[in-house]
Amino acid sequence: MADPQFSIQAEKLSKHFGHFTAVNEITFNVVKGEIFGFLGANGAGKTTAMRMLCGLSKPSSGKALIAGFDVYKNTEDIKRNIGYMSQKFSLYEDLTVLENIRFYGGIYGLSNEQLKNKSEQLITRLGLQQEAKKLVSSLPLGWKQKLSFSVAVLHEPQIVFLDEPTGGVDPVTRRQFWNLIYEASARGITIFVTTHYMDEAEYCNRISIMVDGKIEALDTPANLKQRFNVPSMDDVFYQLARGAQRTDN
Ligand SMILES: Nc1ncnc2c1ncn2[C@@H]1O[C@H](COP(=O)(O)OP(=O)(O)OP(=O)(O)O)[C@@H](O)[C@H]1O
Repeated sequence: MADPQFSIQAEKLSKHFGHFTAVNEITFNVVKGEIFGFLGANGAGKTTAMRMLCGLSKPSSGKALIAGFDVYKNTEDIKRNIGYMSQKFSLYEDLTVLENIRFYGGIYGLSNEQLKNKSEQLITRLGLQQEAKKLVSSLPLGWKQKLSFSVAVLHEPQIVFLDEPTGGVDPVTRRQFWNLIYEASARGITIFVTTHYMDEAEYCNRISIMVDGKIEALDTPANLKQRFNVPSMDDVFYQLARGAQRTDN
């Protein structure tokens, strides 16, 4: 089943909690280096799906290969080959910028030599020379997010999973964050990103839209707008999500 052109292959992947089906037979492939947007209203099942893809939660049924590794059997291999960033799980606020980079680099298995080089490069690239020895808690949110993303790709993983990475910042700061995403994608890293911001959906190569646990649409932003005959992704999303039954949105 493993196809080398894809970094994610999911087939009829489902997750049940008791009698409730949070993720309902989702099937999709993500091409290596692609920026893949994973959209859906609150409660659609995005986080549950992403946790299965990261090897953090066992599926109830279906198949998935992440960087060629099986989500049932090879969860440790998956964890070594991915990066992960979410609003909830992020940097240590009580460590400095440099300490955070070294800490995560160490977890990802970088050598001391690599750690030294990588942290210098990263600090220079982000323009954080003045802040390197300051506590992360003192940085503005937008900088924390950029640093957090850079740390998640420090070990050059095959795929990086981003769970609402830019929540709470303005469009200009989001745009700067997306420049980092483009750079990572150009280096061949696959980007799997959930977002509620439709301007960000426009930046993705392809997006899928989940409604009540199912993928209801999957295509490029341009094709989706054409198919629904609407001018913006906002309208596409509204057309699909307005029929959602789940009430926690
Ligand atoms: N451990 C659990 N036990 C029972 N139900 C759960 C559990 N985790 C999630 N759910 C339910 O599954 C559904 C999907 O939740 P999930 O968090 O995956 O949605 P989401 O699309 O990520 O939403 P949001 O955008 O709000 O994060 C929700 O109805 C949620 O209440």
